[in-house]
Amino acid sequence: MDSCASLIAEHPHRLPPLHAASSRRRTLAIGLIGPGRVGSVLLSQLRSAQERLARESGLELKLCGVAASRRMWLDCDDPELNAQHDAQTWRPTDLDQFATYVRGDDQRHAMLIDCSASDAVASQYPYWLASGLHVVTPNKLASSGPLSRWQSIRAASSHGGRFRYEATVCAGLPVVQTLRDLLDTGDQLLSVEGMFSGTLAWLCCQYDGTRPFSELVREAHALGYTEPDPRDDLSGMDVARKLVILAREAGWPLSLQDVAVQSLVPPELAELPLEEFMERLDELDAVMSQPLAAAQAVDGVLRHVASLDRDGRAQVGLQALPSPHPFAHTRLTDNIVQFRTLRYSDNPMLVQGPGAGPEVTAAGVFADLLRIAESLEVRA
Ligand SMILES: NC(=O)C1=CN([C@@H]2O[C@H](COP(=O)(O)OP(=O)(O)OC[C@H]3O[C@@H](n4cnc5c(N)ncnc54)[C@H](O)[C@@H]3O)[C@@H](O)[C@H]2O)C=CC1
Ligand SMILES: N[C@@H](CC=O)C(=O)O
Repeated sequence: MDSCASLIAEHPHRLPPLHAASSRRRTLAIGLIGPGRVGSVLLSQLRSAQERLARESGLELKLCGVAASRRMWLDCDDPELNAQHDAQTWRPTDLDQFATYVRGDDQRHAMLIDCSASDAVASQYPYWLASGLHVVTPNKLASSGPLSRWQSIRAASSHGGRFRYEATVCAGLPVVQTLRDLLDTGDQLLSVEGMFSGTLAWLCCQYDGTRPFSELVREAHALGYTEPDPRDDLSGMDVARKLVILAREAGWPLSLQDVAVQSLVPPELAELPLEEFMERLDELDAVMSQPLAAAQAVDGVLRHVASLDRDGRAQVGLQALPSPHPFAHTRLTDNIVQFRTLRYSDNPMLVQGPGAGPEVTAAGVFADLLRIAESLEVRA
C-alpha cells in the first residue's frame, strides 16, 4: 500500500490533500496597476494570504511592482541605488517597462493585475497576453470596449497568457463564471435581467426623501462603491458595460451603442470636470425627487434595473417596482442577476449579494488570480 492509501485506510474520514504543497511549488510574479481603493485592498489581501498559500498549496506570490498613473515602483531593480537613494525606487510610469520587468525571463509565470479604470491600460492587454503574461482585472473597459479589441484579447488569450475578469460584473459575485459554466455544459442563454449597480442599488435603498440624493451620492463615493467618476454609475454606463460583458460572454456581439440607457445625469453636468461635477451634485436632487414621488404614489420602490435578451435588446434604467417584486427586497449594495436559459426557463437561476465595495471586489480579483494559479504547471 502506498503512503496515501495507508493514510486513507487509517483515517477514512480525513482525506489527504490532492496535491502535496511541496510537489506543487509554483512561483507567480505579480505586477499591480492602479493602487487605488480596490488595488490597495487587494495588496493587503495578497500580503495576508501569502504565507498560507505557500504553506498549504505551494503557491509563492512574488509582488514585483506597483504602477500608479504617474509613478511606478519596481522591486529590487537596482538594489544598490535603491539603498542609497530611496526616491530612486520610484520612477515615472512606463507600462512597457513595467510589463517587461514583471514578465522577467521566460521561465517564470507572471501576471499583471489591472485595478485602474483606464482605457490606455486596457488597450495593452492583447500585447501582454500575447507575450505570455496572464491578466486579471476588475476594469470593465477591455471587455465592454470596441468589439475588435475584445476579439484581439480573446485571440491572444487563447494562445498566450490567461485572461480573467470576474469582478467586472457585480464585483465579487460569481456571475461571469456562472454564465460560463452554463454555456460550457451545453445550456443556452435566453435572457438576463437584474440589478447590476451596487451604487444605484444602495442609493435606491437609502433614498426615501429624508436626505438629499446628492448627500447620499457623496457617501457612496466615500464608501468606495462608485466608479472613480460617479457619473459612470449615475449615467447607467457602468451597468450598460456589464450587460455588454455578459452578452459577449454568451457569444452575442453587443456593443455599448446597442444598449438603451436612461441617464440620471442632467446634460449640463455630463461634460464637466469631475471636481466641478462633485461641487454641483445638489443639482441632482430635483432630478431624483420626481421618480421617487412616482414610485411612492403607487406604493412601490425605486430600483435600477437592466435587461438583455438573445435578440440583442438591452436596456438600463430606473423602475418603480411593486413591493412583492423579487428585486424590491434587496438590501444595501445587493446586486441580483437572473439568468433565464433553456434549462432554467420556467424558474430562472438567481445570483444575489453585495455588488460593490473595495473588499468584495478585491476578493473577486484575488479568486481569479487563484484560478489561474491552479492551472500553472510546475517549473523548475
Ligand atoms: N469600487 C468597486 O466597488 C468596484 C470597482 N471596479 C473597478 O475597479 C477599478 C478600480 O476602481 P477603484 O479602486 O474604485 O478606483 P480608484 O480611482 O480608487 O483607483 C484607480 C487607480 O488607478 C490608477 N490609474 C489610473 N490610470 C492609470 C494608468 N494609466 N496607469 C496606472 N494606474 C492608473 C489611479 O492612480 C488609481 O490608483 C475600476 O476599473 C472599477 O470599475 C469593479 C467592481 C467594483
Ligand atoms: N461602481 C460599480 C462598482 C462595481 O462594478 C457599482 O456600483 O456597481
